[in-house]
Amino acid sequence: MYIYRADEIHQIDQQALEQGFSLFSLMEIAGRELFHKMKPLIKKDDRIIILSGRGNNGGDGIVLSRYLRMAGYNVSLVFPLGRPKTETAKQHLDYYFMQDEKVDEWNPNQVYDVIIDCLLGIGTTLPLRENVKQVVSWSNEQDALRIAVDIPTGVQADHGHVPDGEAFLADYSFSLHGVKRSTFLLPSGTYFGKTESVSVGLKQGSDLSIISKESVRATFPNREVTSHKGTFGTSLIVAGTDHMPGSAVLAAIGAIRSGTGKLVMATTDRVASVIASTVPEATFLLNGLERICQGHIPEKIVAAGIGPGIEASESVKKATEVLMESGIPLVVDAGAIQKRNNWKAKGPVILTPHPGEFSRLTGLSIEEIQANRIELARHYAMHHHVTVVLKGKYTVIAFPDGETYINPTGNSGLAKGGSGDVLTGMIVSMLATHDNYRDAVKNAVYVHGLCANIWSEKYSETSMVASDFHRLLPLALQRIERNK
Ligand SMILES: NC(=O)C1=CN([C@@H]2O[C@H](COP(=O)(O)OP(=O)(O)OC[C@H]3O[C@@H](n4cnc5c(N)ncnc54)[C@H](OP(=O)(O)O)[C@@H]3O)[C@@H](O)[C@H]2O)[C@@H](O)CC1
Ligand SMILES: Nc1ncnc2c1ncn2[C@@H]1O[C@H](COP(=O)(O)OP(=O)(O)O)[C@@H](O)[C@H]1O
Ligand SMILES: [K+]
Repeated sequence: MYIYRADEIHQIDQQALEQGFSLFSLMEIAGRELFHKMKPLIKKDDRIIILSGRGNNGGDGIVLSRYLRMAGYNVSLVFPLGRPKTETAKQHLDYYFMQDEKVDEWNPNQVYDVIIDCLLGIGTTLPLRENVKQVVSWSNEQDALRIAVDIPTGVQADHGHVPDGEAFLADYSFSLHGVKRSTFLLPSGTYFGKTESVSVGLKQGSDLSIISKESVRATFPNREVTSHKGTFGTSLIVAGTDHMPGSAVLAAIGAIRSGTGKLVMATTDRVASVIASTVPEATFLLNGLERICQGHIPEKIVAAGIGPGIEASESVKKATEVLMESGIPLVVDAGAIQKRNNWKAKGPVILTPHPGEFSRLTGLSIEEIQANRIELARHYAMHHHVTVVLKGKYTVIAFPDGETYINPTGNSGLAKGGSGDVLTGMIVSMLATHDNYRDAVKNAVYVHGLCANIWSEKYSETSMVASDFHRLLPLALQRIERNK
């Protein structure tokens, strides 16, 4: 599924117009499709209000009102900001009257069961004017089902910023042509409720999309009957210090359960003995960090990771450089994520910052990052020729050429120390088993979140811990591989 910017939608509309498709027809299709999408959510005797603005978002509301009224729903169409200004919305209002439909006066003292927000769409500039703010805050105070058309009023299409938190708090949003970026940004994303896209019959395509289960299935490697441990490569992970052995254990769990043929953990003696008790399949490069700094990389390594459970230091920086020089695809996480002028490497470098670490890398505040994380991750990836996995709800994966994906899986069960360590292990392991590093990164992030979704089918998200991945990964991977 594609994700759009406002300017892409304008271009698509313009192109349709040039090819003979009128805006009047597009708005007609939009209103009719919205009607079909909303039907399962509303009842004939619900008191429904459609709040229509003066632009084309308001125009969608006019068409929607006509379809609902024709089908016998109890609908009031109101224009709390004044009558339509755009040509297309005006034409639809004329047509509406020709069908003998009526509009109502805006009266905030009336009570409604369903409020449909067609005040502002992708033409929004922020902050909201006072008259809009009043209608939005009235809407949010009502005990009613709230449905937004295209985007909730008070958020913009491309940015996550919501000045003073004043936006329509939707239970459902129906986005025309496709979902917009702000659905996946913060705090805007918290105003959308359950979001679905509504096709208006125009061609789809964008450089930003959501990872789909089908694409993960299609790119997941087959395990041939004749395969042996060498087929699936040897992975190396530099992780763990005596006071943070758990991170290394969790990275090892993520790696060993994600398909790598062999796993070498570069760590300390003490951490090695802790890992061995949970992941007996692992082998070790003892005094790992020091040995890698000296250029000692074990033979046959096809994928590597560095960072879980180690703190930033000169030797971590040095070891990261040695690995970048080796040409082996490298995941750089946690303590190894340090600000640097360049990430020049002979192979792919995948950085996996959470917003705090990305803030350290870029000097931007976490708030700024969350409101614009898609564009910022993409910019960093393109500028530094690296892959950025910017973690959190709706993890962003940006590749060096600008191709960008949003991950739809995962839940708050992952909001626990250690789940990022597991992810690092999983990415390294999948780099070892996949031919294409991009597929490996996307698939690992998707499956990581899927594990949390599977957990929450039976158990509370509160109780999930990172070591549960040991038993969740077999279930998640079965769902991916089942149809192979
Ligand atoms: N292909 C598709 O997807 C299709 C999309 N379609 C629909 O078109 C919508 C885009 O329509 P649009 O361009 O007319 O803009 P829209 O969002 O209605 O806003 C403009 C109005 O808002 C006002 N306004 C702005 N900011 C404000 C503020 N802070 N505070 C107060 N007022 C503010 C602005 O006022 P002005 O500044 O001009 O005085 C103007 O009146 C899109 O979201 C979708 O619903 C379909 O109809 C067809 C197919
Ligand atoms: N609310 C959430 N929804 C989806 N994924 C989440 C959520 N909270 C955390 N995650 C995921 O959990 C992982 C946490 O990683 P990180 O913050 O590095 O943890 P740690 O360093 O403690 O291992 C990331 O993959 C992140 O995307
Ligand atoms: K709206």
